[in-house]
Amino acid sequence: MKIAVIGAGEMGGAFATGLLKTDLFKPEDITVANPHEGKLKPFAEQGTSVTTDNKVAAAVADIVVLAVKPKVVKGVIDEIKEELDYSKQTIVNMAASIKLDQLEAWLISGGDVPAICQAIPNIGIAHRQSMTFLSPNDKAAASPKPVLDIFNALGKTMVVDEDLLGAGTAMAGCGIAYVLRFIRAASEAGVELGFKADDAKNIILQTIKGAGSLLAEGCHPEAEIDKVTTPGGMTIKGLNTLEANGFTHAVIEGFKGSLK
Ligand SMILES: NC(=O)C1=CN([C@@H]2O[C@H](COP(=O)(O)OP(=O)(O)OC[C@H]3O[C@@H](n4cnc5c(N)ncnc54)[C@H](OP(=O)(O)O)[C@@H]3O)[C@@H](O)[C@H]2O)C=CC1
Ligand SMILES: O=C(O)[C@@H]1CCC=N1
Repeated sequence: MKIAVIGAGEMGGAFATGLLKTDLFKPEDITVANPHEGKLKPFAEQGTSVTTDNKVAAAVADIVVLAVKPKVVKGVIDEIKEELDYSKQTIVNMAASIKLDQLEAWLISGGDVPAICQAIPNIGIAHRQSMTFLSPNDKAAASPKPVLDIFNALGKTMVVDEDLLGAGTAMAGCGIAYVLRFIRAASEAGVELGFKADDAKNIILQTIKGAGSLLAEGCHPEAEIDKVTTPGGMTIKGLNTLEANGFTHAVIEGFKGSLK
């Protein structure tokens, strides 16, 4: 099995980096394509095939992953379409906000469309810790295993109706940035409270790991919060100060804001 990643930017690069950490593909069976060679160098150094020619990348792969900006997707499809073999190739689109109908309309050839799967990961994919949402078209849904195997090896995967893909993008694709902003803000608080910046970040990171491990065991967040809030103690004062400053409202509006 061979895979091509078209676009070696933040997401395509993170995806290729994650792939190289799995045993699903030999490095030489991964082709990374990008117009500027500088972004290809680190992948070439790890033994992947690299090219500045999208057609070369698309022609050799069983799975062709589009990791370019949404406005570039049509141009890339126009460029590679002639090279594709719809009887055996699957197209994976990572560009947010582009519908399956639109992709099928751009890709249709002689009345035939390929297997297409929408895939919205987050940048945790570089460390095989993505939360990825998948929405296949009918043809891809008929044989989903190859795409599922890839994303399951790169974190957790949820197959959703396309209607929910935008919400999934907000929750995890964008959400990882919101979590990182929380960590940054909490670290700044730690500095004000007297810790060095790096120590403050590591304290919060370990605290988040602890919270995550409680939830992974099936605990409910609010039940765990109740265990921390000593009556008349420090935690409830901090929580109430957060809420007086609009914490829950800001979080909810922030996640919803991605879709505005
Ligand atoms: N960043 C993220 O966390 C996520 C991004 N996505 C989606 O992934 C897609 C890419 O985003 P992101 O990686 O952040 O963007 P970047 O701008 O970082 O990456 C886009 C890459 O595409 C390359 N490129 C531009 N034109 C072409 C072309 N004609 N053929 C091949 N490659 C080309 C660019 O090359 P160069 O810069 O060298 O010109 C660049 O390396 C977007 O559509 C986004 O919606 C989805 C989920 C999460
Ligand atoms: O900001 C964006 O539009 C992309 C999609 C999800 C994460 N980054």
